[in-house]
Amino acid sequence: MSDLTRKSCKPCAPGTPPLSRDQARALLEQTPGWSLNDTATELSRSFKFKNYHETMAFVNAQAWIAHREDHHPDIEVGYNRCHVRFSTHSIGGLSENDYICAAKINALLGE
Ligand SMILES: C[C@H](O)[C@H](O)[C@H]1CNC2=NC(N)=NC(=O)C2=N1
Repeated sequence: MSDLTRKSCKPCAPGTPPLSRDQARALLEQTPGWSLNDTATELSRSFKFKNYHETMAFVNAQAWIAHREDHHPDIEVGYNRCHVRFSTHSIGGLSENDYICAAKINALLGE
């Protein structure tokens, strides 16, 4: 389990730059299964489940993490899948907060 799971999201100070592509790539090592988009401004992962009940239980667990961390993903939900995307809106790119939440979501699955 990533050490990121022991951290908590902190608001980005005004003027904080988004993570560089290299910083974003380096942090990916602590969030297995997650990918960057082409511009390294978004972190995403798809998850598959047996059925709607399992999918929604996972989505609701993510909502709890988002509430606790005050950092919120965009989630697309299907019958047996969800696609989760993180970026830090306030800085127009990625921050450590996105990786902290991704690591906590992985931990829900024991990863
Ligand atoms: C005031 C509040 O903390 C902010 O609006 C938070 C809420 N959740 C957020 N979620 C994400 N993903 N990015 C943000 O910049 C963000 N900002």
